[in-house]
Amino acid sequence: MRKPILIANWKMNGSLHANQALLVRMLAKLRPFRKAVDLAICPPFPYLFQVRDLLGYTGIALGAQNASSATSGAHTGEVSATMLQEMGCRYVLVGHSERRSLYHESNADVAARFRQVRSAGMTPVLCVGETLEEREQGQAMAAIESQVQAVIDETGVTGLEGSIIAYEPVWAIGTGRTATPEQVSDTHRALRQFLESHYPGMGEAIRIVYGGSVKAGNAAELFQSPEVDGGLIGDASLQADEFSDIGTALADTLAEPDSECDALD
Ligand SMILES: O=C(CO)COP(=O)(O)O
Repeated sequence: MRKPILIANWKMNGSLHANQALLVRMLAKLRPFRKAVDLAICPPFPYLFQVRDLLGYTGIALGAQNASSATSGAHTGEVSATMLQEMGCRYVLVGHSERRSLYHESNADVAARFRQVRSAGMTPVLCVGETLEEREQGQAMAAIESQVQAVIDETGVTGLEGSIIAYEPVWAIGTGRTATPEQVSDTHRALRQFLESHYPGMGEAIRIVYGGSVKAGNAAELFQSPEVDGGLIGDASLQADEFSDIGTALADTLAEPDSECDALD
């Protein structure tokens, strides 16, 4: 059974003051379901320390938004995976579409970052997704598979074990336009089949989450498919109520059999 996970990607947002206010409110609201669902917050690098302290012993994990493909040395502006591990990060996003498109991170570069995160003992969250053009040309799965294949080429297929894949169609990120539940479910299923063809058991075991304009209002329908193991949330993770409502929607996908039992009791 794959445990659902909800990851907040704050992107380049926040301030000391705003983070504190957001987290204090958010932690109170997340308390009811934080055992059922894994939770992680990925702030910008300068706030890792602050967020780590505020998360304390809540069980909510700290994550980062990227890691260098190099181990150390003359790489001005980069942050190494071992530094992030030392700061207490458990998860690191790699290959976010904004990194790929705005900062020209290639599939091979992303794969090297993925390997660094693994080597440092953290869980990589590999972000994959097609552009609108690729989807319209029927090339969505080919694009996604080549992003995953680059990691397999770098680490071997077992390198993906224990990692998380975030399916984020580029055209749905920050646009208010979500993939339909069917598109999400079909893509996750196809991705599992692709992984399964490389390594039996991998497709079933790996957690695949969806990201792209997830809000409290659409979370329940996006999470309803058993193919979807949670979400990677941008904008809506900057609002405590909205994010916790998304968490509730995710936890509810688990709670249904229990509540039926409760009703029978
Ligand atoms: O890129 C995303 C999360 O990594 C999704 O962002 P939005 O939720 O703002 O669309």
